[in-house]
Amino acid sequence: MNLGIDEIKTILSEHGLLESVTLANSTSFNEVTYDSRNVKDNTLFFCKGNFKPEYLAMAKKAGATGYIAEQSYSEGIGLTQIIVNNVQKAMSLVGAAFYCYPQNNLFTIAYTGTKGKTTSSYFAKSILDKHNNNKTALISTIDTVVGNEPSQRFKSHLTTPESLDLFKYMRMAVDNGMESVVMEVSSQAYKKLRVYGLHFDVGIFLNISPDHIGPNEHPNFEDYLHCKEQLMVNSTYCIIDADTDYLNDVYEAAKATTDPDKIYLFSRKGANVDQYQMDFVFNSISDTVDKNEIQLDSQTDKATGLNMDGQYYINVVGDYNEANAVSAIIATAIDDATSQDAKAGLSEVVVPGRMESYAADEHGMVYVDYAHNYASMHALLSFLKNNNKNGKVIVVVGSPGNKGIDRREGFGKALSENADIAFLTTDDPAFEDPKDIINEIDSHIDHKKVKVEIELDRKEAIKKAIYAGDKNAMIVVAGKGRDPYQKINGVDTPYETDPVVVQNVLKGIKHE
Ligand SMILES: CC(=O)N[C@H]1[C@@H](OP(=O)(O)OP(=O)(O)OC[C@H]2O[C@@H](n3ccc(=O)[nH]c3=O)[C@H](O)[C@@H]2O)O[C@H](CO)[C@@H](O)[C@@H]1O[C@H](C)C(=O)N[C@@H](C)C(=O)N[C@H](CCC(=O)O)C(=O)O
Ligand SMILES: Nc1ncnc2c1ncn2[C@@H]1O[C@H](COP(=O)(O)OP(=O)(O)OP(=O)(O)O)[C@@H](O)[C@H]1O
Repeated sequence: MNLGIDEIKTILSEHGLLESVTLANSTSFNEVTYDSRNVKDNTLFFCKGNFKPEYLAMAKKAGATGYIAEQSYSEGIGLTQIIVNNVQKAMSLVGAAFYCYPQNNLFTIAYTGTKGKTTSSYFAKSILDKHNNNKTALISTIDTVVGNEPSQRFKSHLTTPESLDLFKYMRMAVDNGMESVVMEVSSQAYKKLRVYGLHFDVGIFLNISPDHIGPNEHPNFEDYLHCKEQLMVNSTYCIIDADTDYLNDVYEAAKATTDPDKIYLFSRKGANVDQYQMDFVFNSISDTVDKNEIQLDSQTDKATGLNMDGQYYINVVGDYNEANAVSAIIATAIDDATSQDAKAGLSEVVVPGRMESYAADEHGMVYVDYAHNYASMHALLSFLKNNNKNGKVIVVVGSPGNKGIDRREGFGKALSENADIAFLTTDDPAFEDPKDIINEIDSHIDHKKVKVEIELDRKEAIKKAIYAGDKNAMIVVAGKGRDPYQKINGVDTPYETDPVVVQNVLKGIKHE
């Protein structure tokens, strides 16, 4: 890969970003990075975020020959200097050019929503893999998949990567023969301009509820909604779950840049969405803890044209996963997947850490799930309670420190609505005392409805919760899915993962 200064100047000028250029020896670059620790010979270095000038000195020493920044630095003397008025925008545009616009060789499907992005992305990949013979890349909170070799699948650091990483992964995907990519676009990705200038083939809006509002994320709900809506503005086809709050705003955002013929609305049958014509409606054939199956019916000519009507068995239970599945069926149909592909993909899909179930025999069923705010916890617990009115709902839950503070009240509310016993424990306490977090959750629980036990050690809490269950119990281990660590005082402290802890407890029970 190589990018010359003339092309960089043209791109930045065209977008009104270029302030000045001071040329030094290097007029074309073999690498781009925003991290001095990754600099190689002849690298173009971006100074962004909580940047410190010593990083530029380190970059120069390691072989950087140029830098892009919003101001000049004495540490950069001797390097080609490109000054811009917005380095995040510049990074995304230059990154796309450096990696030769890989998005043009991929069918791009992008998800946003407060809940269901990861699950739906796995659903869509599973369907497309049937359609294109495993040529679907994935950029998700859990894993990034850029090919089919083991080394081409790795853990993700962010839900949506920095723009330079994103274009690099897309390039790798194209070079590895991938034909489509399914990715999650967080509201932070728009806020931090990680997808600036990127246009998606299909953008899907699942839902929105208050979350990610705080000093390090969004200043208020309006900003959160605005950022999420940007996916609708930047997609050729838009798919909207019409059961979302703020449907009107979301639809208007989609319509601002998309012909209504390319906007698909869907909802559960009977949902209160009267003012809009649905393109698809679905209803549950079965939504028990053992079986999840839906019927999907088109309502408009454009929907009928996709040929996706029929029954679909979904391998992941939870009634909220029905809407996730429908979104994936429509999105992949636009990429020419057939209803056979969708039936096969959805019947086999597994999503790590989402509704993983383990039979604990005389102690009931254990579910490990990533639910970690009011909306997801409410959806999960009400689904379980409705399915087994006689069984006790026992929940192991904590809440992270230094972020998502309103989740604590949300958990208290969701537990009061549907739980019988709560084991309050440690999540990712960050720099807070986990006991304080627990006390805050506890203060929002209605103790007349829920019996509360406090156990700071997460593994112990899981064990106690399982032992507290009888054969009809539904034990939920919430909030961390398959996270392999707990963030404690700034350190990612290794943790076996909730599924492993559960399985170890169950092994212990069998050997008793
Ligand atoms: C607020 C935000 O977007 N922060 C992200 C941002 O931070 P930053 O640009 O300030 O980077 P930094 O790590 O402080 O370092 C400053 C710069 O110095 C560089 N550096 C640093 C050290 C060094 O030795 N040399 C060097 O050059 C760094 O590479 C960086 O370019 O860029 C970093 C990577 O370049 C990200 O790790 C970081 O994400 C933070 C940690 C984060 O976790 N953000 C969360 C809120 C987030 O984005 N979450 C959403 C999901 C939300 C949802 O669930 O919906 C996501 O998309 O993941
Ligand atoms: N459509 C939905 N509506 C409400 N809750 C959902 C929905 N889909 C999934 N959930 C719940 O939310 C949890 C997280 O799901 P998922 O990881 O798919 O969402 P996400 O949008 O990627 O979340 P995050 O941004 O927090 O990583 C699930 O474990 C489940 O409990």
